[in-house]
Amino acid sequence: MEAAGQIIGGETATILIREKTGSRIEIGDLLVAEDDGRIILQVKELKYRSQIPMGMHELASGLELEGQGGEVEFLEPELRNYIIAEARPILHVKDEGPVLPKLLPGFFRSVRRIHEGDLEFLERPQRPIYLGNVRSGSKVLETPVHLDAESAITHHILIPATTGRGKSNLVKVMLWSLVEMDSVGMLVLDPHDEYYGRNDEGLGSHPAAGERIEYYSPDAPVGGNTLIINLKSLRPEHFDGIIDFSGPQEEAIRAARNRFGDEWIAGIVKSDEIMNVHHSTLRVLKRKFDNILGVYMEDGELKSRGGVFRESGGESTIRDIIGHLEDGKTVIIDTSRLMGEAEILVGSIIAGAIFRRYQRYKAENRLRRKPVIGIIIEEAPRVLGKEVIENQGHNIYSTIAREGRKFNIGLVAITQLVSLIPRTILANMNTKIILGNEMAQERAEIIASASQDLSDDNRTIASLDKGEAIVSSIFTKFAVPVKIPLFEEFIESEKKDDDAPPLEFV
Ligand SMILES: Nc1ncnc2c1ncn2[C@@H]1O[C@H](COP(=O)(O)OP(=O)(O)OP(=O)(O)O)[C@@H](O)[C@H]1O
Repeated sequence: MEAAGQIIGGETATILIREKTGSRIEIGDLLVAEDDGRIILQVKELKYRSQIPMGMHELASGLELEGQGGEVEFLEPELRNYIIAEARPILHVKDEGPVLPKLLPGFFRSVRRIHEGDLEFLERPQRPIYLGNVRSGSKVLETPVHLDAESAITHHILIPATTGRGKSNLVKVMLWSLVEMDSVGMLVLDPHDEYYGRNDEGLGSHPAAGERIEYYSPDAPVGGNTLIINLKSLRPEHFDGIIDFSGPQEEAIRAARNRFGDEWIAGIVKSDEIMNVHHSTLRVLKRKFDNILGVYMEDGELKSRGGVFRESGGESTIRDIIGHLEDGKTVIIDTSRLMGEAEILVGSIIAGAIFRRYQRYKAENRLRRKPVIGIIIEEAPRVLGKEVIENQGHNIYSTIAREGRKFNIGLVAITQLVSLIPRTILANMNTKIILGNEMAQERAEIIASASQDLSDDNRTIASLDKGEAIVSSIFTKFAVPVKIPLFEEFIESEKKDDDAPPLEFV
């Protein structure tokens, strides 16, 4: 095996690399030094030099003077162009398995590029979520990267990424593995109606979609479920931490609840007055329900803008969705036509119901037989943001982030702005799939809350290209660089080879 370079010193590992056409080293490249097992190094910095530095010149000159110049290898002409790379040991692979590295490779050890077999310890877990293949710089290995679905989901997953770096693509690739797993139920709130793929390739193309995916949309295609939620399914506590009601408004809601029971929202929207409720409070509540739920009065009738929240129909929607999740299915809800708050509310009703149910199962010792539940939430600071939690108190999502693990419920939270989420919640998100991010402050937050030391990966994260990611997780021994496949190409290759990846990248 041809050596790529040689350790020449440094606090990290300074490597001298001969620059030859076709053998370029780049930041992020994975290298291996054989030393008491294999030490896997990752290139963090490159310093290109076109000449041998003075020290070596002097040494070489000195040796020449002594008459030994002919034996000094680094005087060869092709060695004039070389690169010094700073690399960091990221893993030490011993016979017993991989451990965190506690030593640097010895001086003058040769270093080679990583090859497939070097990472064979990255086992395929029992319930694998496929993320992509290991990446060395921008080169892609055939070694696949998986997370164990149940552990990763119940310990929460965070996907920090700025727009256009491939987060929707990643979520689709992840869900593809999850669709078939009946030990995992996934709730996907889809504000852009992009996951099912009603118009292009999406999860609807999965061979098991018919039995394992339930797609809800206000205008569902044939075979889909129409998203109608009966107003009677909504309880005041569903609004907790999501909509800010004033003291008098809360009292008015209590009064309406006493008077109309389950039909409290319809009662408020339809009534001209309610005992003990001030006119102006009633008016503001009506306006809020119109803004959030799209329900209003016209010609003496309660109308529904968008048709999702209605007075009649949709009585069993929430119950059905919970049932699907408990069957380990993937439920995709097209919330593209709901106001932001209404989308969160729909998720909150479902998440709250499943959370209470799973609490009961745990108390009855039946939880182990139930599938794990994952909830995918986009723009997570809407519900997990510091400001939201401080001003409006905890909501069901922040409760799940803190306590969900006990009840086998986890979040897959997607955000452009990690800095808006409290550190305590970030610390609970034990897997982070970090995509490219050009905002320095956001990178600092991501690095501060990662499961591995990424302190010198700042520039690497800034320069991650579309579909390139770093997986930092308590379930991986090191922060694994991965290339997520393009979904369309991925499902093509899945169709060709039903068994599993590896994929071919171009
Ligand atoms: N893994 C990948 N490999 C190659 N190209 C990719 C990959 N993922 C995404 N892309 C490209 O980047 C584009 C944007 O991807 P995607 O929509 O997933 O990004 P996003 O982060 O969700 O963006 P937005 O925030 O706008 O929704 C895609 O149209 C695709 O062409």
